[in-house]
Amino acid sequence: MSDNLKVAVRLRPFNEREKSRSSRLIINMNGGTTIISDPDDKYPDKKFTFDFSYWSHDGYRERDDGYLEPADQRYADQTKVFDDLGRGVLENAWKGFNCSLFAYGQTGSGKSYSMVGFDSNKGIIPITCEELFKGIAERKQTDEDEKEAEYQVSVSMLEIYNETVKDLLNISSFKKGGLKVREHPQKGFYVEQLQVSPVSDYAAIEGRIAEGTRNRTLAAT
Ligand SMILES: Nc1ncnc2c1ncn2[C@@H]1O[C@H](COP(=O)(O)OP(=O)(O)OP(=O)(O)O)[C@@H](O)[C@H]1O
Repeated sequence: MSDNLKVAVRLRPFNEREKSRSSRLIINMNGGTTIISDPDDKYPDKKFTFDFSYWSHDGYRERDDGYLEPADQRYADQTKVFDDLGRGVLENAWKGFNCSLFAYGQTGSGKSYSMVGFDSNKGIIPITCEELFKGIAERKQTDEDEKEAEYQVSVSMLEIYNETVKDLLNISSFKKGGLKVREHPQKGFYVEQLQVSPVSDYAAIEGRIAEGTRNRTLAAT
């Protein structure tokens, strides 16, 4: 497993369309390996190994006593995904590295579910933000050198869709055909005129994510 780059796949449950068509599950997972079977059983299985293969196809089931337990022992919930992927990103950020985490997949494959989550079922981004502010508070309390340190946290939120970059925190950017991606000799790639909003706690980040998510609906229209 590389320290610099980690790649994971996550298998989501069937959606209503797949259920209504009695779709057959052709994915299996074993450790970090994802196994794809030929639905016509003509070709041998194909195996792909990643740093993590997350089985989230079956959710939780309710026991007789009302306790929710994973329907499959392999079931990977949001906390497991954060512990494996988000925590390392945050630790590296504390060490001063530039870090990036991105989700890739076709529409409806579960990118938002894993990255943002829904309500109290928090994905990697909200958990990381919470941990970030907890980390700042802890460092200010425990480390003598850090007591006087100043921390600045800011948020930007953008969408790249059909090769157009839209600033989700600035709807006026939608009209101009998107923002420009430039390269700075020292800082690397950046998005010109992207809004950078300072935030002082997790609630402020949540507010900005909610605003960006609402604007995203506008961006789609
Ligand atoms: N790991 C998971 N466990 C349970 N449900 C999931 C999981 N991943 C995705 N889903 C469900 O699948 C549906 C599609 O997921 P989601 O909206 O995250 O997809 P997406 O890739 O972000 O789609 P789009 O590109 O269209 O925005 C949602 O109803 C979501 O709740």
